[in-house]
Amino acid sequence: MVAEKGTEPLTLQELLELKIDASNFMDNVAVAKAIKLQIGEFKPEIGIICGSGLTPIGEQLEKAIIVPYSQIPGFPRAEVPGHTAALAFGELEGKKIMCMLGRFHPYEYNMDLTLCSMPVRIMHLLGVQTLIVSNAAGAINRNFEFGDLMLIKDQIFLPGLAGYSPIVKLKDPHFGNCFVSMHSAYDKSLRTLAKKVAKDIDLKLHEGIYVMSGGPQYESPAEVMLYKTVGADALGMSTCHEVTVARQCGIRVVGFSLITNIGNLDADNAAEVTHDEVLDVAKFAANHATKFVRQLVKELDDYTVPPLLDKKTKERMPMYVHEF
Ligand SMILES: O=P(O)(O)O[C@H]1O[C@H](CO)[C@@H](O)[C@H]1O
Ligand code: HPA
Repeated sequence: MVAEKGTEPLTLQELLELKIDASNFMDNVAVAKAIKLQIGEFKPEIGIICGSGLTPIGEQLEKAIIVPYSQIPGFPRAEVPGHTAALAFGELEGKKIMCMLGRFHPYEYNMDLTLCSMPVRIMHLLGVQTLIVSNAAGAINRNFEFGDLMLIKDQIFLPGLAGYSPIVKLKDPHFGNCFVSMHSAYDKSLRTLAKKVAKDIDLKLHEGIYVMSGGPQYESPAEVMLYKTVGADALGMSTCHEVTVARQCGIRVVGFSLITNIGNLDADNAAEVTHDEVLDVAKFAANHATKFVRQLVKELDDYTVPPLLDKKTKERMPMYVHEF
């Protein structure tokens, strides 16, 4: 638990020395505070999470302030190739953006989903109202081809179904209701807008269901068949925990998958997927993903997240929380 020394706010150096517990609300506030010390008055309204190989989406921000994860207390380093360990704050089409240039996959951090979804809570504390989430994924749907984009309509959160939820340890009401509704998790009006934007820029955009497995091993053909049978269209090892937390905070979400490989359904076929292949396809397709996100950001309407806490509860909170 973070303590302020008397009435003096902690310095960035002091904040960096804290041992952060991602399931503690005040520790999340301390993390947000450390970021604020580095971005000044910048107040992001839209959050973007870049999937594997998709950091070019964040690299187009103007007047960017880069905050490396090494300068954020409690943030791990995001070491999977194709991810950069930094947050980028800047403008895109006149909107204020906070972009994760590298995400935390549960398989990297001992399936600690609370830790892996902390950046979304920090987005919330810093004022993000809308989240655009992206990932690289394997196709299950046979109509999908390498480099296609799939708008996410709904998700199957396999670790979540198995008891690995990012909100299981969180008892503090400041995080929001733990019984989060996952109906319309991927906002219908934003999906309608995304489809319109794709049409306007002449981009092929499928719509379908994303399934998250724990990884890091890729799926066997029988497992791909299992996912197909339950109605999934694309598969990966991320996103669902982030979206669950975004919904808990009241952030509205739009998400898409970049199809980097075709899931193998045939055990007699030796076609294998590698992370290098995933990155190669992401590299050649990042251009149209970037264009799509830019246009989507341009056309996003204003949105206000409903307050998690009523005014009275907020008044009882420590002074330095009020700015969040
Ligand atoms: O979901 P993103 O971060 O795009 O990464 C995807 O790419 C990796 C596998 O190649 C996995 O981590 C999978 O989830
Ligand atoms: N499976 C899991 N995750 C992935 C894949 C896949 O085929 N492709 C990109 N990320």
